[in-house]
Amino acid sequence: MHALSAHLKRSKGDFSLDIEVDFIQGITGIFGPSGAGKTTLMHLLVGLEKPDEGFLKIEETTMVDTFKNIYEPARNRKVGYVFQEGRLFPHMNVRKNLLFAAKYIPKGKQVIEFEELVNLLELNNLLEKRPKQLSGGEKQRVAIGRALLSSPKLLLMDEPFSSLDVKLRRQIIPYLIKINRKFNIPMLVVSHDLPDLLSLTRELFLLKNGRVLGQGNYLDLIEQENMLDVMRGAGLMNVIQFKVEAHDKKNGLTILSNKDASEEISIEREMVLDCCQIGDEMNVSLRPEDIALTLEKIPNISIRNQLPGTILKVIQKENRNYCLVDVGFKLLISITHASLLKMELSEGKKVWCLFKSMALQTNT
Ligand SMILES: Nc1ncnc2c1ncn2[C@@H]1O[C@H](COP(=O)(O)OP(=O)(O)OP(=O)(O)O)[C@@H](O)[C@H]1O
Repeated sequence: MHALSAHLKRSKGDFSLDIEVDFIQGITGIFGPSGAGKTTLMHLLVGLEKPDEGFLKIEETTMVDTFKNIYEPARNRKVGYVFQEGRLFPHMNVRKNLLFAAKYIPKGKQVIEFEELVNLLELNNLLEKRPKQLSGGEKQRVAIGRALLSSPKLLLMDEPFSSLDVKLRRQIIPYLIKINRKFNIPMLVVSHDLPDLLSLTRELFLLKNGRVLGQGNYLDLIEQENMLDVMRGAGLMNVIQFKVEAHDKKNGLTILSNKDASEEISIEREMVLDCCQIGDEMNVSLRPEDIALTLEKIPNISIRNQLPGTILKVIQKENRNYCLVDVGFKLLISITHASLLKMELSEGKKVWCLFKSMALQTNT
């Protein structure tokens, strides 16, 4: 069953949006430059703006069809929406804000328990406070909690991490993944921050000028130059899922594995000390600039991680060049034009990808 299927058109001044969206489940990121139409799309889906033309179905129920004169208002759509700026009711305390949407859900139909949510989002000490007494990040956590407590069929989030600090992002991102898996609530998440978005999902819609430029897995999208251009300004990043295999206490390392990679990867233990036990899955970021390419494995070097791979694609962009290398999973590597020429790098060539343990950042 499709969580969402829509084809919507809307013009505002010089801007026109014409977007087809279709997705079944999971978490999908919406990424695009400022003015691409991300917020407009969210507003059309949730019912805050009306399309000039088009249709919208949520779980096969038609919510909008301009040809049949159907227009269900926001309250009938069962779409949870987390606004960019939170938008809590100022006259209610946090507890009442959280429970506001939940009170319309019949007893026993509540998907997420109040107590569980409050604990996970660390809202215990905030329950009696009014929104004006909260920081931006606290407001956003309450807004996420409130949207989830309305037991939505679909959850939309517009820049949900923009005012959260790194610690809270690391806490909330795995929680959203857990909610998505446990309760099967499909999520559409708008974010300017590509590494954050990629920690949550690798499935993206790329928007530009009110149109869908591409849809699919991040690593497939960056192979296409026009899409790489859109994403480049936001900080390209490798986000890789690993399993914690062992803690090598003697050497202060944690050993990670990726089921598709040929080699195990070691990571400095200090960085993962609190969050990971053996068997845990974790997302790790690695900047394309922090990976070096060589033509042979190098013994006696302090760089601990050396993965053999094959160049899938060489992408040349003005003064920046990238190689996409298959090491079992795909790695994007930034390289100078001089090295590209000197090493005669081209598609199909065998290389080694080198990166220090310290270059790996744990996201979740
Ligand atoms: N009321 C309006 N009248 C005319 N144009 C508008 C109106 N509201 C928005 N726009 C234009 O519509 C376009 C899309 O805006 P939208 O807010 O959807 O973009 P966005 O991708 O969410 O941008 P950002 O990342 O900056 O939030 C922009 O070019 C904006 O200037």
